[in-house]
Order: sequence, then structure tokens, then C-alpha cells
Amino acid sequence: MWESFTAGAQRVVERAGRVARSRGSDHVEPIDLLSALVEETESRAAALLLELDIALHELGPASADLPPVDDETPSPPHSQELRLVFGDALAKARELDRSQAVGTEHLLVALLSSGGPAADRLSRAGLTIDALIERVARVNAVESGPIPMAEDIPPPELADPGEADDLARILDASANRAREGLRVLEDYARFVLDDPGLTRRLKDVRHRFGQAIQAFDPDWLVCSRDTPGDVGTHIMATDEGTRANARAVLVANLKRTAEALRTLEEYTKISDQWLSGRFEVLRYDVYTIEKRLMAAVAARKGLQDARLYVLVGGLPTLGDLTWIVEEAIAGGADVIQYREKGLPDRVVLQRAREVRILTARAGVRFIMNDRPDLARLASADGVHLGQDDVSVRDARRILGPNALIGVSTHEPSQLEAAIRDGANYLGVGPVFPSQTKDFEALAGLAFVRHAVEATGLPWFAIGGITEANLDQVLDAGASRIAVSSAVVRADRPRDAAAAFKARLLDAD
Ligand SMILES: Cc1ncc(COP(=O)(O)OP(=O)(O)O)c(N)n1
Ligand SMILES: Cc1ncsc1CCOP(=O)(O)O
Ligand SMILES: [Mg+2]
Repeated sequence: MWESFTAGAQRVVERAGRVARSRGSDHVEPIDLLSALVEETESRAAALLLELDIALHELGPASADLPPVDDETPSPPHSQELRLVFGDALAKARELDRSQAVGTEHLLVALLSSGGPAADRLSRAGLTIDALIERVARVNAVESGPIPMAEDIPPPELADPGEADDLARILDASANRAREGLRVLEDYARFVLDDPGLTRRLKDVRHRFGQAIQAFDPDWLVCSRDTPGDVGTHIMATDEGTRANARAVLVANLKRTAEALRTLEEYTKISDQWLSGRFEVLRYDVYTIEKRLMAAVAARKGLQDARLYVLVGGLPTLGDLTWIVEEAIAGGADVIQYREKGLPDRVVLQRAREVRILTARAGVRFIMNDRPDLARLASADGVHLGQDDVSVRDARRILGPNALIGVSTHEPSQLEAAIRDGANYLGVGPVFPSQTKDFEALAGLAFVRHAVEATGLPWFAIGGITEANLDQVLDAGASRIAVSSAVVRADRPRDAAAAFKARLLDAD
């Protein structure tokens, strides 16, 4: 069933389990789902509640406000009531036709209809089922509905013709601003980041924006245009005429585009709420893309030139971690990950700090495996997370926006989810059987080939890579690799690293 839930809805369900555990409950209840939903502040459900003037804090404690729980204990089972809520959400998603996927908004509708304490809390906050359904249906229709043609929507009939003219000037200026801004963003994704996925998404937004503004009568807009008479034309903020670099251009245009879309959204509310909804959806799309663009910008800064990533730790480096790190660096490692599974936290932290000193001295990136808390204490450049480790979002809470967060991926859907979650780089594998870790299944070279097409973020092929099979990995399209045993178990780790590095640079 979960594959028909959006990533946001899945996150909320997972978080509900943690809420139930921190309450000490033996079942996850609808009320836990509501607490988890409250915390998903960027979700469609949260946006709808805000639109309906319902303050999120009135709906109960967010899971972050509850006592912490350890991540090892499994969540209790879902209660019968909660299972009914999920079934109802599924039915609502089908009925309201949002590509049939269950989003946070459908969970909200189902909670409100559930008739239990969660529904009471929502009703007490002022939410009514009719208002909510009407909103959800509108947003869903905006996403899947037909595109109106110019003749469908005449200029608004306002009492004062001068007012229509003012409105046209606002809409014309904002439409131009948003269109130009979107083009600047697309050029950044295309030419600076070389990111096909982001370029495609921005192109899609630009295209949908173009369709939305077809609803305006072009004569109405252009006739009202009076650039020389526009009092704003010559007023410039002090920093508007200069930009420090391409990143500053990007940031300014993200802001400009979102602002222009907001202006369109607000002023079209006067005459056409449906169209206003389309601009709202586009504005949310820009926010989502912003998160991905900024992750890509950070990755570019930290890992653009990185080719060889070496994992140290475990048995082979128990006695001589410092020496191995120095050797790997001398051989050309661009990134060192400290991956330690069995030692006490206090010892791991002490050793991580040693790795930090060595890597900092050499100007090499240092990534801590699994543990954002230890990464922060050791001043690492970031953390590497697996599918069962804490989420990117939680790691960011600890490490902040500038940390490099990597995610292990073993199949296309995980890769897509990691990108959506804001990972800065990806591990792609396991490609071959590994001496470092046992795997039930291999992702293989097919997944490496998939990654080439799927992302412009830096990604490292990993798992059993040796000098003997490196060519297969490079032929599959990888330009970066992560290795452990082939370096840390080598007689001469420095030479082993140097051999990998030379071949990676050769293949560039
Ligand atoms: C670069 C890189 N890629 C993948 C992994 C594996 O992470 P994970 O799946 O969490 O497994 P463990 O390493 O924690 O056993 C990695 N560490 N680094
Ligand atoms: C931790 C991990 N996750 C995927 S492969 C791997 C181990 C990489 O080590 P090796 O290069 O020795 O296979
Ligand atoms: Mg892990």
C-alpha cells in the first residue's frame, strides 16, 4: 500500500510511529498521525490548514516536542482506527483524482472524517469537512485539470475601468518577472550544474507557467503597459545592480520568481480563483526546486572535483587508523569516510576527531558514517546515511544547511527519494560482492548505468570495487568511486589509492 503514498505522506506515517513510541503507546493511533502531520510544515496539508486560517500549533504537540525515542525500537502496530484512516485516505485520493497518490492532504481529510479524538481536535480548531474537501478538490483539479484557453477567461469586469488597467499592469509586470526568473534558474541548472533532472523540472515549470498565463488576454496586458511611466522602473535596491557570482544570481532569481508568482496568485484571486490556484502550485514547485538546487550547489562546492572516496574503520584499521588515513590521502583520496560499527561512542568520537585533524590538514573532505551527532561533534564536513539511518531532514537539523549529506541508494526509487529529500551526494551500489559488508542482493552495474541518466548530483559507485573490475564500473558511466578494502586491506594503501586515482583522472 505504501507505494501509493507520496514521499511526504510516507514520512508522516513513519513519524507517527515515533510519536506513538514516545507516548509509550502499544498502537499507533490517528492522533499520532495528526501530531506527525503538524510537523510536516511544508506539506500540502499544512498549506491548506494555513489557507483556512488554522494554526498548526493548535492541533497538538509536534513529534519534535515529545520525549525522544531510540531509533532501534520498532514502531508499535497501527491501530484498527488508523488502518481505517489509511483506507479512507486511499479512497479520497482516488475520488479527488490526484494521480491516485495518497498525499498529506488526503490523510488530513481522512483524519477529519474519522470521528475520533484527532477529528475532534481538528473540528475544535475550526476545520470543517466541506471547506477542506473543497480546497483539496481545487488543488487536485489545478494539478490535473484542463488548461483554459485565452477566450475562456475574459479580462475581469471591475466596476472601475481604471482598476482593471492597474490590475493588468501588475499582472503584466509579474508575469514577465516570473518568466524571466524561471529562465535564469533553468540556465543555472543547465549550464552551471549540468543537471539534466533539474533542468527538465524547471523547463516543465516554465512550460506550465506559460500555459497558465495564456489565460490572460494579451491585448489587455500589453495595452496597459507603460514602462516609461512606471515609477518603479528606476528604483533599485542598493544590491540589485551587482551580483558577487553565479550563485548570487541564482539566489536572487529564486526569490524574484517566487515573489512574482505570489503577486500573480494574490491579484488573480480578484477575478479567477482557479487561476490563482495554478500560480500557487507553481510557487510551491519553485520552493521544492529551490531545495534541490541549493543541495546541488553545496555538492558542487564540496565534491565537484572529488573522484576517489575511501572508507576507513573496522577491523583492518583498528590498530593503525591514523596511518591508513595518511596513506589514503597521500595516494590521492579526495574524501575520507570514517565508518566504525562496533566501538563505544566515546572512542569513535575521539578517533573521528583524529581523522578530522588529518583531513583538514590535507584539505580533504571528511564524512562521518551513520551518525550526524558525532559528525557535528567531530566537525566533519558531513555525514553518510543509509536507508535505515536517520533521515536527511533530521541530519540537517543537527548539521545545518552547509553540511554534505550523502545517502546510500540501491535502486532507482531510493535514488529519486534521496534527491527529493535534499541529499548532496549519493552512494550507488553495491556493485559487486564486498569484503567489508555482506549483502543479500547486488544493485550491480545496471544501477550504475541508471544513475548516469538519473542525476546531476555527485554520486559514487560503491561495493567490491577493485583495480581488476574498475574498468567495468567506468564503462558503465561512473566517474567517482568509493572503496574500502581495496585500499585499507592493501599491502601498500598509498599505492592502491594512487592507482585508483590515476585511472579515475584518466577516464575524466
Ligand atoms: C559512500 C557510501 N555509500 C554507501 C554506504 C553504505 O551506507 P549504509 O547503507 O548506511 O551502510 P553502512 O555503511 O552504514 O553499513 C556508505 N557507508 N558510504
Ligand atoms: C558499506 C558499504 N555499503 C555498500 S558497499 C560498502 C562497502 C564498501 O567497501 P568495499 O570497497 O570493501 O566493498
Ligand atoms: Mg549506515
